Amino acid sequence: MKKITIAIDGFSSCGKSTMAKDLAREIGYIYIDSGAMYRAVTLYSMENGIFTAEGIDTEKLKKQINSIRISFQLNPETGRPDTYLNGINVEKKIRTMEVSSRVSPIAALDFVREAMVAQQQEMGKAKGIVMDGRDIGTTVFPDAELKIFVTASPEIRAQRRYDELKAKGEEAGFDEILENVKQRDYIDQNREVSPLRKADDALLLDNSHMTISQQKEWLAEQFEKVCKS
Ligand SMILES: Nc1ncnc2c1ncn2[C@@H]1O[C@H](COP(=O)(O)OP(=O)(O)OP(=O)(O)O)[C@@H](O)[C@H]1O
Ligand SMILES: Nc1ccn([C@@H]2O[C@H](COP(=O)(O)O)[C@@H](O)[C@H]2O)c(=O)n1
Repeated sequence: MKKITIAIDGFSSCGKSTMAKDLAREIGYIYIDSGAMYRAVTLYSMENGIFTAEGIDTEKLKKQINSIRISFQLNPETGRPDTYLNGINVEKKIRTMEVSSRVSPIAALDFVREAMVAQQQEMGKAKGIVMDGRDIGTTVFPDAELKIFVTASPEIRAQRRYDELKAKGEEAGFDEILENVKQRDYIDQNREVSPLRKADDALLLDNSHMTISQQKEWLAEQFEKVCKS
């Protein structure tokens, strides 16, 4: 069967990667979490003195951006890809609240987006890919055959993230998470370059009251429809 490109965009913590990973595994496609790439650049910036008392040292980051290597490798224990930054597994480190609270300003920088989008387009050039993020259907793969835009209320999204962090034994308050979710949505929707928005030809999914298996089933149906058309 001919392989297609699947773009899943939407607000933070609404379940994009959960849906995307499951679908990719079932249909034998590559899965790329584009948010992990922006998180990895943020971690790099935190570890290399790019966040200063005056703010982000953009000139320093600009000089170094092309030497930041991000890759993914399947973790046999979880069955899911882990993120590597310059050869080091940073999957755990990039999911902390510290990174979450700093990632959106880094992702708003034009040269950072340019570098990440180029890498993402390279990863998807043979099709057979499911990529999730904020600008996949609008900028990275505007010709994707299947585009989904996911949303859910901020409170529900914050609760999902809170439950996830708690299960991992990480301490973060619900209010702090809710504030972070709202702040990232605001920055992502209002930045100049590739702001978060639904592509005109994307299907809208509000999964506020759906279970993980219901949304998985819904996505599989959309995939089947596109493949049959
Ligand atoms: N329909 C659902 N009902 C309940 N929990 C869900 C649902 N979908 C996803 N989750 C849970 O919500 C949390 C966030 O999901 P996920 O990481 O897939 O979101 P995301 O949109 O990719 O987030 P981000 O953009 O911030 O990376 C996870 O713990 C996931 O298990
Ligand atoms: N295509 C994308 C993906 C992500 N971002 C930014 O990265 C942040 C973290 O992404 P998560 O998917 O892990 O939440 C997100 O808040 C965006 O600021 C992006 O700009 N474009």
